[in-house]
Amino acid sequence: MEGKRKIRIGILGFGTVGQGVWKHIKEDRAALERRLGVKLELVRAAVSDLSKKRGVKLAKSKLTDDPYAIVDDPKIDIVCELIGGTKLARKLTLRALANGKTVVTANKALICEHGDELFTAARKEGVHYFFEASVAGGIPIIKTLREGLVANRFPLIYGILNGTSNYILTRMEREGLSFEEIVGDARDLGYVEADESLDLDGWDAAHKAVILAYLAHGKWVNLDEMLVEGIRNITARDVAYASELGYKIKLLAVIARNFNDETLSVRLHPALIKKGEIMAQVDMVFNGVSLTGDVVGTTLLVGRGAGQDATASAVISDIADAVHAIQGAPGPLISEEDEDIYRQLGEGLTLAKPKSVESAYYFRLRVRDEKGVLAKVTKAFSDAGLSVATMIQHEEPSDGSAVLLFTTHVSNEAAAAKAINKLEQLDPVIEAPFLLRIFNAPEM
Ligand SMILES: NC(=O)C1=CN([C@@H]2O[C@H](COP(=O)(O)OP(=O)(O)OC[C@H]3O[C@@H](n4cnc5c(N)ncnc54)[C@H](O)[C@@H]3O)[C@@H](O)[C@H]2O)C=CC1
Ligand SMILES: N[C@@H](CC=O)C(=O)O
Ligand code: NA
Repeated sequence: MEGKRKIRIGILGFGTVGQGVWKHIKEDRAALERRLGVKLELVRAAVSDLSKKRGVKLAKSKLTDDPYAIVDDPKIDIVCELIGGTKLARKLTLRALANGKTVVTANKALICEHGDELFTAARKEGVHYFFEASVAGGIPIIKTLREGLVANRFPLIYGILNGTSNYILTRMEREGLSFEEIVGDARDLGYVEADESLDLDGWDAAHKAVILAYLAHGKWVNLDEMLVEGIRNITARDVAYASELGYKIKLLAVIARNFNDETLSVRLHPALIKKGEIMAQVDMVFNGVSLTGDVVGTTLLVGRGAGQDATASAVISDIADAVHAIQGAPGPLISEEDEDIYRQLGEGLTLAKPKSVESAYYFRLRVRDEKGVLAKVTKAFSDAGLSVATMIQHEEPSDGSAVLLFTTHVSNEAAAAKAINKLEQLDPVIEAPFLLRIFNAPEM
């Protein structure tokens, strides 16, 4: 290693991911240095509380509670932003880029909200901004999309992009528990965001869908133009009912482009998916992304979507790319700085209105088990323009009510909303009607 260049790394935020990156670079340093042809120095990590006990032991001199001591340190080459959030993280990232540093991040919320500004800043400063860990944790999805599948245009990308939700849904299915009973375990395993609503209400996976949509289609989609629903309202009984109908419930991101009318639909919601589909077998903290390209056909990637080690793997892969870039190698084949390429991908593309999005549906209703109720309910469906495919009734002898489960043929969001509106006005319906979409995966 004599005479090899030294690359100095600073870490902002020393929580689950920050400590994982530190630990694995320390443990695997010799192999990494051999592969990259440089020496790696972990300079320091910025923390918010110097006195806090941590799983990873390091000298006091390696910690600072001033993150600017890292982004302004002229000796540091690579800054890993692992603080999370969008305010301070944005400021520190802009400052690090302005100081000529290469920045690596796992922060999907930041890229979703400020990606355009941050990519422009990296372009202006002539440096790179890497973000592999921001989508699907340890799965190399960003590299796959930008490099491995560069020959393709993508009519459909869909998948499971939130480890926490998938872990919860899997345990609900296997153990019949509610999400409240499981979320604490997900937190202990390091999967859950500091703000858990990002995971439970779908926003985290929506951030990731927005990033994939940009990389595949060159268009930044605003969250308020998207259908975003999390797993909070799903009960263990819905999971069991879905199973009875031959489905599993998964929180799915769907990015669909129609190349005929040039519309793009980006949405995030729980969906019933046939048990036999490979995506339905993606359980626990695993994520899965299915990419249908016009040249390659369908490619499916599965791997750990959250947790310390899987996420550290993605961050270290970006650090490796950053080392190459610092040494003068060109960046990714299509990098975040290639503004023209992304602009061209998105030219003439408009967003599909959420109401026009098509799907089949699952409805759960609780009704008073009385004469004529079925006729009223089926009339409400047909008045809304929905055609019923299957119906199952579960009696509740304790209170004389019944749970009715319906699946419908393919319709659209406008009709489904109309049906909910009509159903909740029916006198025998005694609980807010509940709907889930059914996702029919295309043949591979
Ligand atoms: N945990 C996971 O499985 C994954 C996390 N991510 C992302 O990685 C980032 C970090 O996540 P985690 O490590 O899980 O979060 P975390 O909450 O465990 O760690 C963040 C750390 O940053 C520290 N911090 C906050 N403000 C600070 C400041 N002003 N100065 C210094 N330190 C400060 C916090 O004290 C905390 O220790 C987030 O953007 C998250 O979305 C991405 C993929 C997976
Ligand atoms: N909270 C996120 C962490 C990884 O992005 C998740 O559960 O997927
Ligand atoms: Na990834």
